[in-house]
Amino acid sequence: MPEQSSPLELAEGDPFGPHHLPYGVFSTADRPGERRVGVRIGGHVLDAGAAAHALGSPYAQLLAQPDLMALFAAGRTAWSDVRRALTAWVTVPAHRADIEPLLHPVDSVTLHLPYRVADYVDFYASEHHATNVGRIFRPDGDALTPNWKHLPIGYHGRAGTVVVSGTDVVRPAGQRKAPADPAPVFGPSVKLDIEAEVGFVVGVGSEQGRPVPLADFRDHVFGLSLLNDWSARDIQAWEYVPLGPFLGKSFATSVAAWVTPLEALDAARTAPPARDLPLLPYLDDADEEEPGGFDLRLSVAINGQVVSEPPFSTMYWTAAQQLAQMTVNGASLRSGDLYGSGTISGAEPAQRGSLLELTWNGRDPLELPEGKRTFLEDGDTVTLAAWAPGPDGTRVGLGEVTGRIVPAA
Ligand SMILES: O=C(O)/C=C/C(=O)CC(=O)CC(=O)O
Ligand SMILES: [Ca+2]
Ligand SMILES: [Mg+2]
Repeated sequence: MPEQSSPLELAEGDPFGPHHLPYGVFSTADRPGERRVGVRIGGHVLDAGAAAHALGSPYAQLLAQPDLMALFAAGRTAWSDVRRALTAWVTVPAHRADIEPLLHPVDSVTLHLPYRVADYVDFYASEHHATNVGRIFRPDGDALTPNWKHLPIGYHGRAGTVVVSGTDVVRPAGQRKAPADPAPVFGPSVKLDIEAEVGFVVGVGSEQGRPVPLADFRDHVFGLSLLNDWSARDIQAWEYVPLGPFLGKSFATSVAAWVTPLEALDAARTAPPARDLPLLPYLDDADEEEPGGFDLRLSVAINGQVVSEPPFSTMYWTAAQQLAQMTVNGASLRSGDLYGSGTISGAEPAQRGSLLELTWNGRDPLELPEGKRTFLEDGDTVTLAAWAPGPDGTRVGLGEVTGRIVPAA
């Protein structure tokens, strides 16, 4: 009889190999009400709490949980220790007999939002995106606002409407008024869009009154996942003056089910673009030990057709600068805070991270197999994917974030 191959023997180049080990929360059909912490390895999810128990690990307390909050709060040293233990559990042959029964095929489980989103903030950190949007929304002014290269611009979003990948998105309704219209009208958005982003998740909070310096980024941020900041451009364009995005973006934000720990992305760290203007000391990262950028290569697909490939390495502002900005006034962080990078657009047209830019506000429709697209139609499914260089020539494949548009309520 041929030997049964182990689910732990992965094909070379598997983006979910032992160099990655992202965290999520899952349930199984036989115990549907029971949420458990899972770690993705290849095409399987390891029940991490059960594995810790089976192996008599001191981390059972952190992992036998319904979400990632306990692990988040445990802090950076624990994050490294747990990761080291997990690496051993999925690679040391002596553990196989204990581990294999605790693996579930990823397609057989339900994945849940893996943490309680505390606050949600979204930034505006791509120079190419901000320039394009400025040209479209404010054709008579400068594309970039005077503050843009002095501070990472952001706004507070709605934490309670962050949903896990795979959740349907109901088309929002609201007011819209084009400049030439005599009066606003109410109805389902006719300019429903995506924004390809990366979301950073805070593990350890901070004390109110104490800003978090650039160098403390890794003490607070646990990891990242892909994020789609769904945006209704018609609602947004009418409502946003002078306080910024509100109902045009608060109806849903989708995040991937898998959180990639920062440590899995050490080989992807890269310098951000050269800074054009001197920065105030709290944002000046010229002398930071670690480069602030991440070499993540995204793709945006509509109904399976790739329409764009945004490069995260082109982001002007880094996640560490955004964290410093968010706290420089003394605002505190909490476990589970989520902040979006801002839409990722590269210099090339085929690298733009929104339909607003890809179609230039509907002027230049995309040609899809099912017909022309300006903005999203009911039934469309959008999927963001990404990979990054890992250690020793490997690839880290971020968990996808996907969502389907369903008709307005
Ligand atoms: O410049 C504007 O008026 C609007 C900008 C956006 O819609 C972008 C936004 O949400 C921030 C981002 O994702 O970069
Ligand atoms: Ca956004
Ligand atoms: Mg949103």
